[in-house]
Amino acid sequence: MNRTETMLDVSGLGHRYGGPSGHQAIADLTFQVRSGELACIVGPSGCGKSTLLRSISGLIEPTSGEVKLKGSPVQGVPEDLAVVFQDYSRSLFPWLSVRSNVEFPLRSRGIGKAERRRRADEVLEWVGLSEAAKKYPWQLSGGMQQRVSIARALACRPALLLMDEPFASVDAQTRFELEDLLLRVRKQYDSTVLLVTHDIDESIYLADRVFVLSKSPANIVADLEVPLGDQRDQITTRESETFVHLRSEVARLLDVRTAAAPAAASDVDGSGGSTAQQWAEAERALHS
Ligand SMILES: Nc1ncnc2c1ncn2[C@@H]1O[C@H](COP(=O)(O)OP(=O)(O)OP(=O)(O)O)[C@@H](O)[C@H]1O
Repeated sequence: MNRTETMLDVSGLGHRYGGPSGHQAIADLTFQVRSGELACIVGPSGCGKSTLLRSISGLIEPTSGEVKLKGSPVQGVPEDLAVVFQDYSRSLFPWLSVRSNVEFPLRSRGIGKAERRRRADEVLEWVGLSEAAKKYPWQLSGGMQQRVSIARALACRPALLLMDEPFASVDAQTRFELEDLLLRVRKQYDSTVLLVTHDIDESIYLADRVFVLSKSPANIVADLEVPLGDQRDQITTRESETFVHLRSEVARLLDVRTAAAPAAASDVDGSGGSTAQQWAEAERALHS
């Protein structure tokens, strides 16, 4: 894969719900994601993150601007794009086995039975669910169900994998496991991933690049490279100087742009004030 190639090109993207006098959810968003890159989008609640992903995936038509995938304009849902949503319980079919759930989108892509089975078994092995292939989603834990959703998306070998708060509905321990799983499988499949999250730490832990959004109507207030390398682990990476520095930087950006916190207001020397205080304010703004 050519890592300098642009996989996703978002240019001047805007979306207004409900016609010309309706609600402007996102405005004039411009950014690119390169092939093989894992980019995270972090922004305050209600700023338009899901609207952005829906526009990129062709589920809704933007009211301004353009999205290109591999150089071609997105019109309708592209075949080589897959989406993983937060709510795994609503995205898996309860009447189909785990393996059939994974095979399901491959049918509509005209892939034959033997290849469907081969791909399903391969991705289920990668997400550690070979033993659960014949079970039904409702027989699995939440974390396991989300692994099935990830496996189903990967089985399509998408040019771009979009993930909308994929780990927000599982407990903290499972979240860490799923984050590490994502890092492993994206390396295995050399996937290009755009992931939306509320969680500043998660965005830095996972990403090659973090886009920080403003409050609604969202636009990009920062595009940060994450120089943490390929070998990351939940303890030492999160303790590293680079990680801690980036976390403060993102928190500060969200604080200044969204929370109008006292620390930011008195930040006359540009030092950012108390990091702990800003961190808390930014977290509050994100989850409010
Ligand atoms: N179908 C819709 N019709 C009208 N307004 C909508 C619709 N969907 C979302 N909105 C509004 O657009 C804005 C952005 O919503 P969106 O769901 O994209 O934000 P978000 O950043 O993903 O939110 P959250 O962080 O809470 O998941 C919000 O003000 C929301 O109320």
